[in-house]
Amino acid sequence: MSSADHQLAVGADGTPTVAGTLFIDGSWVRSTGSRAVLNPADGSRICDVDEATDDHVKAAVAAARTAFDEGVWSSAPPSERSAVLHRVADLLQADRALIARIETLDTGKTLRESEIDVDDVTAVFRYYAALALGEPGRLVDAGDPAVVSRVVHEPVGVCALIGPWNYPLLQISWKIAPALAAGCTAVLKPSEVTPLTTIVLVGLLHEAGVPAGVVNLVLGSGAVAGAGLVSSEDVDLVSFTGGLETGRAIMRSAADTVKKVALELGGKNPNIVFADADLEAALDTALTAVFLHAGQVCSAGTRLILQDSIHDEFVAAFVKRAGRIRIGPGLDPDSEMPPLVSAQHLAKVENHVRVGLAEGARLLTGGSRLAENQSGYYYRPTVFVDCSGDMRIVQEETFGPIVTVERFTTEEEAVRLGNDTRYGLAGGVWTSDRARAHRVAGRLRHGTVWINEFGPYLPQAEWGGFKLSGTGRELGPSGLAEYQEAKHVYENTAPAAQHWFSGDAKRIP
Ligand SMILES: NC(=O)c1ccc[n+]([C@@H]2O[C@H](COP(=O)([O-])OP(=O)(O)OC[C@H]3O[C@@H](n4cnc5c(N)ncnc54)[C@H](O)[C@@H]3O)[C@@H](O)[C@H]2O)c1
Ligand SMILES: C[N+](C)(C)CC=O
Repeated sequence: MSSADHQLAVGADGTPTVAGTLFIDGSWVRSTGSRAVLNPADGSRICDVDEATDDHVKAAVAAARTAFDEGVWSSAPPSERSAVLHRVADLLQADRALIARIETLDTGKTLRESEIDVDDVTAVFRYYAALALGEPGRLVDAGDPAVVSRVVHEPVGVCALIGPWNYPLLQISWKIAPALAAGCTAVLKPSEVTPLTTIVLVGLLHEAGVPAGVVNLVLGSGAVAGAGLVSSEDVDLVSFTGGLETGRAIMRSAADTVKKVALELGGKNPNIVFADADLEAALDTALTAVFLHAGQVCSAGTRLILQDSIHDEFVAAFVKRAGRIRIGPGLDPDSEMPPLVSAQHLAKVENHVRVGLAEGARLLTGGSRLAENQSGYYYRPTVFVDCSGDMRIVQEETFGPIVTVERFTTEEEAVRLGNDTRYGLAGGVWTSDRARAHRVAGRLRHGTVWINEFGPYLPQAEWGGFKLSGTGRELGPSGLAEYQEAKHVYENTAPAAQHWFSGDAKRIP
């Protein structure tokens, strides 16, 4: 790696070695407690990382609070903050191969996906490096020539940034890059299941010149490390990516201290295919939409919604190709679909498939582990047909390689099915009729709608959910605004007594 400060290095045999892994007030800190990090490809132990106690959480928040209150980062010139973010992007690219390898060891995802994540994150740091240069504020016409009225944006303060296990580096970067651009300080809390690339990232931030106390890292369970951040009076904002139930608990807890809360939660995303679409492209993309990263993607196209006239032919081809997907370890270049992240998650997916069968959905392929005596957590691409909106398998997020197929006749019906979910994260519509594509896109209640595509996201375009998929937005200008407070500065350049309370008052207009 490019810095001796990094706490994580990969030895000649490819195994990461770890020193102290909590980062508080500019120093790596050890804990007496630790947690084993497992490789989803074979269940083996990769390494142990430190587990934060309540005291570590308090110390990390205190460091972030002091750094913010002393202005060590927020009062640095915007050009300096921008340069640091560009340096982070440079360091990410310098260590691209190693970081991608660590992400794959930790999450199981294919190396190609991990490399794409590092590139995305690099672009996000560069995007916010540009936005960090800031704007002078907005002048407001107060209707009085003596008044100078200006709205400026200031950093929110201390941010708790809590991430999930499926895109650990990417999701935490979508938070810390704009938080730093805005001038905030932060405590990072990655998932206890996949903490490794966040440790690396914190090392890079330090190396790039982020001052002590500005970025802190705690590791451990949601119950201790996560909940301690959310309830802290010294934290001004929580940005969370993860499951719906955790998001609800965070919102409830944050209410006590009236923090700002941003939630990026789950999805149950429709992928609607009309008969006039480019069916080869639609089919190929529908496979990626749901089976990429074994379906462990918030925006996975898990609900395939097909027009009647193409249903049977499309399903037959889809099933054939799903059955041919090569399942294997993420580090194997031949693997197209990786394992699930953990034994616990595999059990959850298996249970959901049992629910689908009990509800009467018809299983056409998959529905089982790759092998009964497997050491990793592999599950076959699984296709259910004869599905309807009253089934749990259609409504609840499985977060695995499971697709349900529904059918429609009219455009009206397609829109109704596309919106028949408590979630509202993402959806796709396939048709060669552009007018129809935009009509349907306009009516879908989802934060992202893809037309003749499924999956892309861009640093400069907002990402987030309607309905139970969350509150707030990441990426784009709104992703920066999450970490800012608007302040109105009203200056009277010709002050004069108003005598509001005097008998001979000159009244305020
Ligand atoms: N909308 C998006 O952009 C997006 C992106 C990725 C993942 N997700 C969602 O994330 C979920 C999968 O991630 P997961 O299983 O890691 O989610 P999770 O809710 O189990 O955990 C997420 C994080 O929250 C922490 N946590 C748990 N309980 C907590 C508490 N009481 N207080 C504070 N923190 C707590 C965990 O330790 C972890 O760091 C899926 O639902 C997926 O759709 C959404
Ligand atoms: C936001 N995204 C699509 C990168 C990851 C969702 O799990």
